[in-house]
Amino acid sequence: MRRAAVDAIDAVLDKGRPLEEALDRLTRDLDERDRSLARMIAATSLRRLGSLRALLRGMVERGLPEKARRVETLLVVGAAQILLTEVPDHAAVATSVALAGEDPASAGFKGLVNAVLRRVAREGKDTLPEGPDQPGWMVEGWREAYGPQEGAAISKALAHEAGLDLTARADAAGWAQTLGGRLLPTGTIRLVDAGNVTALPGFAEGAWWVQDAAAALPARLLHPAPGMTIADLCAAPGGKTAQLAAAGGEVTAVDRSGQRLKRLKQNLDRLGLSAAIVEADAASFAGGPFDAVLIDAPCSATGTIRRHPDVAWSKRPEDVAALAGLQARILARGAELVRPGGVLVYSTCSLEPEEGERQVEALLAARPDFRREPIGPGECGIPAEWINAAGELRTLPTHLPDADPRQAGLDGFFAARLRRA
Ligand SMILES: C[S@@+](CC[C@H](N)C(=O)[O-])C[C@H]1O[C@@H](n2cnc3c(N)ncnc32)[C@H](O)[C@@H]1O
Repeated sequence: MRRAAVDAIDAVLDKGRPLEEALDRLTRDLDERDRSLARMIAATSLRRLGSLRALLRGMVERGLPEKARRVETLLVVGAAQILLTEVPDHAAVATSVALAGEDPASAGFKGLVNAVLRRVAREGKDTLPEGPDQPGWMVEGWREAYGPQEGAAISKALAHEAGLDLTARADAAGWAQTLGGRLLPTGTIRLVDAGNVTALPGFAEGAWWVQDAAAALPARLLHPAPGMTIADLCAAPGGKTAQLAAAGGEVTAVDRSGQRLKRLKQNLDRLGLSAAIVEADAASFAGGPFDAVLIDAPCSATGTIRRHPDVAWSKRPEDVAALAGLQARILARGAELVRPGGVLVYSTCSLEPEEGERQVEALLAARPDFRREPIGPGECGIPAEWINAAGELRTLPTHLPDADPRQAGLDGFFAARLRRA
């Protein structure tokens, strides 16, 4: 089970694979308990990777062996269990040492792994630095975009695991009560320690779906209404399609990935909702014109690191640049699909301005027939501090502060609403 956690981390770090995908493959033969333990260990290690690496590098004077990269992962996984989980120290040390012994390149470092992890256990939690837990280039980018203090606070907030956010089809207050959750000002239900999602009341009958509180906002900014024709251009797995369809919109859900569209269809079926589903490249999709177009563009997803700690380590600066090019193409096409007088919402779950604010500026410069329709404080329950000077939504993981970190924060999201003349 721990080998699966170590292999999954290496797949993220060496090959840029998403953690969930790597774990699905590596834990196929494990039972449910071991699978969730492997997931917990891998996610905890990645969430605090920056701090764990700094601690371990400080303990190995001669540096970690270049040829045996796995030794560092074995140390990280061992230290994460010792310092951040309830796993007994001796079990964490013993399994990392055993795993080192199984790999010819690391076998010679069994003694090192043993000595370092015993020291970690002896010296305890106070020696773990407080971040930064994401790569330097990423944290530097947030400092530049949001100021030094806020950038550092964002980095810190992203190192906490998020609670579970749900969007109810109807009667959010009633479902919040049934589920023992808290109703946020924007109508999202927030739960902590929720356990198995599929076992919660209301899941089977499709009364709600899992969706971060910030992710629930872009679709609502379109003010979907019965009979409105809406193109959801990057739709899968369908969280926003569900919102638009539940409001009575006639939704065309477009996505390039057939595999992900299968999940969208399953999700809509569970919720008893429907949409026209089209497998196509949004940058060249022909259809419409539509009353409204939603572009929830593919992005670096740096705003979701609380939920997907692998994102911090699987993305490179060049990925942001490549995604920005794709976003510009999809946005240009999406603008053409809006009928005169219609509305366009562009959103990303990224903290990088190149994927949000800069995209909208470029579109407005190229298309004088579009103008921003600013979001007003209080609209959809959105507080003023989540809205930037241009009237766009800019949520940050530092928003919704709370003494309990599991109750605090939002995914980092950007959304702009534009109206065609
Ligand atoms: C951020 S996710 C969308 C999440 C979705 N809106 C939701 O709320 O559940 C971005 C989606 O864009 C899709 N995608 C990436 N490139 C695309 C393209 N050129 N055309 C259409 N879809 C694309 C991906 O397959 C992915 O499903």
